[in-house]
Amino acid sequence: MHVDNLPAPPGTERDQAGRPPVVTASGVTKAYGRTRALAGVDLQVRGGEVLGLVGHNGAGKSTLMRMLAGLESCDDGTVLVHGEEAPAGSAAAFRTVRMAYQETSLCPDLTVAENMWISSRHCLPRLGWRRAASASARRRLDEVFPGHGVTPRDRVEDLSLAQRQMVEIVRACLVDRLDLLILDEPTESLGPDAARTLYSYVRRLAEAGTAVLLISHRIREVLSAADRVVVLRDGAITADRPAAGLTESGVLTLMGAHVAVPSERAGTARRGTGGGTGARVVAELRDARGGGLHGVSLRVRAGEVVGLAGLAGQGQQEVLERLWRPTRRDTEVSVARAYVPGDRQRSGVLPLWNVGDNLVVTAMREIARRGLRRIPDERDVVRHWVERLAVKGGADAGITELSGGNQQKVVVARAFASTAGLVLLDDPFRGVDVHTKTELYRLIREEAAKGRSIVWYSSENAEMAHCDRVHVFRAGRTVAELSGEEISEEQIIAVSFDEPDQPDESDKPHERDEPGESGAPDRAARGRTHG
Ligand SMILES: Nc1ncnc2c1ncn2[C@@H]1O[C@H](COP(=O)(O)OP(=O)(O)OP(=O)(O)O)[C@@H](O)[C@H]1O
Repeated sequence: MHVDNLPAPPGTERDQAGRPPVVTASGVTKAYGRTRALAGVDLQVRGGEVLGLVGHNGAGKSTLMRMLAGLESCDDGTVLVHGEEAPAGSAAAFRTVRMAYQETSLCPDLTVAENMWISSRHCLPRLGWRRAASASARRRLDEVFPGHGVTPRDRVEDLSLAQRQMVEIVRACLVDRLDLLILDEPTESLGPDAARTLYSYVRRLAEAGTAVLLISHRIREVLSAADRVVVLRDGAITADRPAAGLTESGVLTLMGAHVAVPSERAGTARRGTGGGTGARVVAELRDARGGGLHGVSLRVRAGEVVGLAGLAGQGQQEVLERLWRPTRRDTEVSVARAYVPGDRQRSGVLPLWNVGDNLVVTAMREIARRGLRRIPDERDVVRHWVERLAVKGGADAGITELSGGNQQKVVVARAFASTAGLVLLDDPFRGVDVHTKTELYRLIREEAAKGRSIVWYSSENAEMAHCDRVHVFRAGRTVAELSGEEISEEQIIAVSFDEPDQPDESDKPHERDEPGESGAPDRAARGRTHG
C-alpha cells in the first residue's frame, strides 16, 4: 500500500525535478595494500541526468565506478541500487547498470557478435543467437556510430583502437533495460565525429530516463555533455556542482591542478630552437608510396618536433611505421629510435612486470656493461622518471595495478629514458590528466632543446601547437605543411577538409588498406629502440 505522507526510504527520494536515484553510494572506502583508492565517498546518481566525474590520474574514478557497477566490493560503506542494498557480484542487483571500460573488456580473438553474446546473452535468444547478436550489434552500432565500418563478423583483434572502443560502448548498451550507463573515458580513442554522435546518443538516453556517468579528462567535453560535475581528489569528493556556470579552468582548479588550460599555454610553450634549417637531418621520407602512402616527403632535423595531423587514419601512423622500421629505399633514418604506442593495451605495457622494469626495459641495454644489468643505475633512472612524471603507485608496483593514465605515463617515460635520438609518438596521451599532459608537453620541448627529434601524431589538434612544424595528412598525402604561427587548431581543421587531388593510377591504395585502419603491423617489438 502506498502512503503519501510517509517519507520515502533512503536511496529512493526523488529530487526537485522528480528524478529517482538509481545508484547511491554511502561512505564507500577501498584500499589496495597501502594504497587508499577511496576514502569515504558519498554519491547519488539519478535517472535522466548526465553526471561528469573528473579527477587526476589515480584519483579513484575507475575504482569508484567498479563499486557502482557491482564489480568489486568496498571495504566499508554501502551501495544501493533503486534503494535496495546491492552486494558486489550480484548479477541480479546490477542487471540494469552497465559500464563501457577505458581498457576495452572485449575478447580479442572472438568476433564482434560473439562478444555481444557473451555480455548480453540474458536478452538474446538461445536458438539463433548468432544471427540475433549480429542484428542487434549492427543496429546499435548504426544508431550510435553511423559510418563505423565494423561488421559483426569482424574479429575484435583486427579492429582499430577506435572501432574497438565503439564496440565496447555498444556492448554496454545492448540490454533490455538500461538504468545507469557508465562511460570510462569513452572518447580518448574516438575521432571527433564519433565523439559527437556518442554525445548526442547520451543525450537521447538521458531524455529517456537513463542515468549516464561520464568519466573524462576532456573537461570541455564534460562541461558540454554533463548536467552535474563531481570532482574526485585522492579518493574523496571535493566538489559537486551543476555544470552550467563552471569553466574549464574552474574545474581544473577544483581538481587541484595549478596549471593553465593547455591550449592557452600552447602559444608560449611551443617552438624552442626547433632544430633550425641548418641542423642535421636525422630522418627523411622521399616521395614514400605504398602501404597507404601516396607520395609523402618529410624531413626531420635534430632538435625538431614535427607533428603529423589531420583526421584519423589518413597515413600518419604509416609514416611513424616507416620511420620505426626504415626498410624501404624511400626512408632514411640515421639515429636510434624509440616508439610510444597509443594502444598500451595491445603493445604498450608488459603486464607481468613491475613499473620499474616496464620503464627501464628500453634503456636496459644502454645502461648494462658487458651484457650485465646494472641494477643500481637502472633504479636511478626509474626513480628519476617516476618522480618527474609523478607516477602514482611507485616503481615496485605491478604495472597493471596502476590507473590507466599512470600506465600511460610509464610507456612515455620508457621512450624518453632511453638515449634514442628520434622519439616516435603515436597519439600517446590518451587517458593522461591535464596536469600531467602539461608536464609532458614541457618534457617534449626540453628534450628537443637537448637535440632529440620527435615525430608526433596526435588526434588532438590543439596539441600540435607544441610542434615546430606540422604536416597535415589527408588520404595518404601531406596536404599542408604549417610552421610557426600558422599552426592552429582552426588551420589544421580547415586544411584537413580540403579536397585532395585525384590520385593517379600508380597511387592506388594498397589492397590491404582499410578505411580508418592504421595498417600498422605488429607493434609488440616497440619496447625496444631500433638503431
Ligand atoms: N587492482 C589494483 N591493485 C592495486 N592498486 C590499484 C588497483 N586498482 C587501482 N589501484 C590504485 O588505486 C588508485 C586509484 O586508481 P583508479 O584506477 O581508480 O584511478 P583513476 O582515477 O581511474 O585514474 P586514471 O585517470 O589514470 O584512469 C591508484 O593509485 C591505483 O594505483
